[in-house]
Amino acid sequence: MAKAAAWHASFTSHSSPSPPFSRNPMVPAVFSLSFSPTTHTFSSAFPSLSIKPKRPNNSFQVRSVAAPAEDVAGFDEMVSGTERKYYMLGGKGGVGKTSCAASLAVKFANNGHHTLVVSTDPAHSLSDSFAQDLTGGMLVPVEGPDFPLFALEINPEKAREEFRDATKKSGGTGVKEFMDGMGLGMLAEQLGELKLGELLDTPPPGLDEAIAISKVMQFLESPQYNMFTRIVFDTAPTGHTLRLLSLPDFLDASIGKILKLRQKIASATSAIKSVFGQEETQQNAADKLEKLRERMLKVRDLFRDADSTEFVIVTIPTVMAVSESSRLSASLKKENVPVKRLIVNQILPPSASDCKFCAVRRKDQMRALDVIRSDPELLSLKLIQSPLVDMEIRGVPALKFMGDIVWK
Ligand SMILES: Nc1ncnc2c1ncn2[C@@H]1O[C@H](COP(=O)(O)OP(=O)(O)OP(=O)(O)O)[C@@H](O)[C@H]1O
Repeated sequence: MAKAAAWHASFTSHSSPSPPFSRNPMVPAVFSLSFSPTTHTFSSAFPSLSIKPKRPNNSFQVRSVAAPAEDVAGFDEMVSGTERKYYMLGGKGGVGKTSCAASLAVKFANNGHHTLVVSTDPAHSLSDSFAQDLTGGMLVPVEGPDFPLFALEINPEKAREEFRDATKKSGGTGVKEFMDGMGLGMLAEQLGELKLGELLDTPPPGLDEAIAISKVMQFLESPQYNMFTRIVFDTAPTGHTLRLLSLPDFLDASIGKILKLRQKIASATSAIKSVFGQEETQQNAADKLEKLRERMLKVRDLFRDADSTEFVIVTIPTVMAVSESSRLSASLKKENVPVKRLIVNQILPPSASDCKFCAVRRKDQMRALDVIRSDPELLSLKLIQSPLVDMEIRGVPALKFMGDIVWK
């Protein structure tokens, strides 16, 4: 049985006209906060929650958190060292991946790391989570943390278009048409077999993510971004992530085939191509494709490097979500992706026993936690329990509040 997590919180908001936390209508009240319009200070109906303003601008401070040993995430280990580390957070849809990823990024930044938080979920919610506009596919500074924190929402469709352009010119449909025109039908058929054009027209789930992650690598390769020591990925829901893990290999093979085939046909067509003045364009495209291939290989290696990368599974305390997390953990292990931690988010606190509905729900959640503790795929993972709070986790102060509870 998990012990109670008790916390004392203080929050002030001078910049936002409305409270940054709104009550989630889908969940029963666990503890209540009242809002004073004159001071913009939340105060709790619970005597154990002491509210006091700390900083003039948005601030949410957790003063003390008593937590059971298994709740400790091992943040000291996560934060130590100046070498670059990657954390990928993933799990079922809606369990709190973005909130956990964003809160981890804020905590890293507040602990002195240049941090980048990246969303590779085609349905981005980083902007919503930080309550700041972080769109645009470029690195955007996040306002609020003590140390530089940047966010990047990769536009998957745009990234795929760039990829498509490169492959089209160098071996996809473009070359196929060109070869057809040259009367080299057989080679054209071989190119057709690669089905790359088709692949990009109806991309399998996960492809966008693979390309998005390779795009991140492109950013990180450039010298102006080598100051980042912590990179946190908010990944797409489980299914996509699982398929994504095998994609770099698949794409590497496809790109490799195209490049080989291109080499083969290069001599046969170079004379004709030079007549049409296409030699240079083709070479540039081939170079671009080769770069993409190298990046894919890096992504594949990155997923499996236990020294620099960790996949953190996020789940909620329901048997269905736990079963899915178990499958995710098994697949990650099969792919040799390092997994050490499991966050169980949205746990009702013991005080929920005041309400009959909540008490029954909490009992059910405790059963799900027991399932985790006896699941062969999950029992070896560090179990991090995160309470369901009576407010939406939105904005840096709220993310700091959550981070201080989860990442200890
Ligand atoms: N511990 C918590 N207590 C209360 N609300 C929470 C908690 N964790 C997450 N939420 C809320 O649940 C909602 C979904 O969270 P979030 O966007 O982080 O989930 P997600 O797994 O990233 O979702 P998606 O799969 O749709 O991207 C948000 O409104 C968030 O504020």
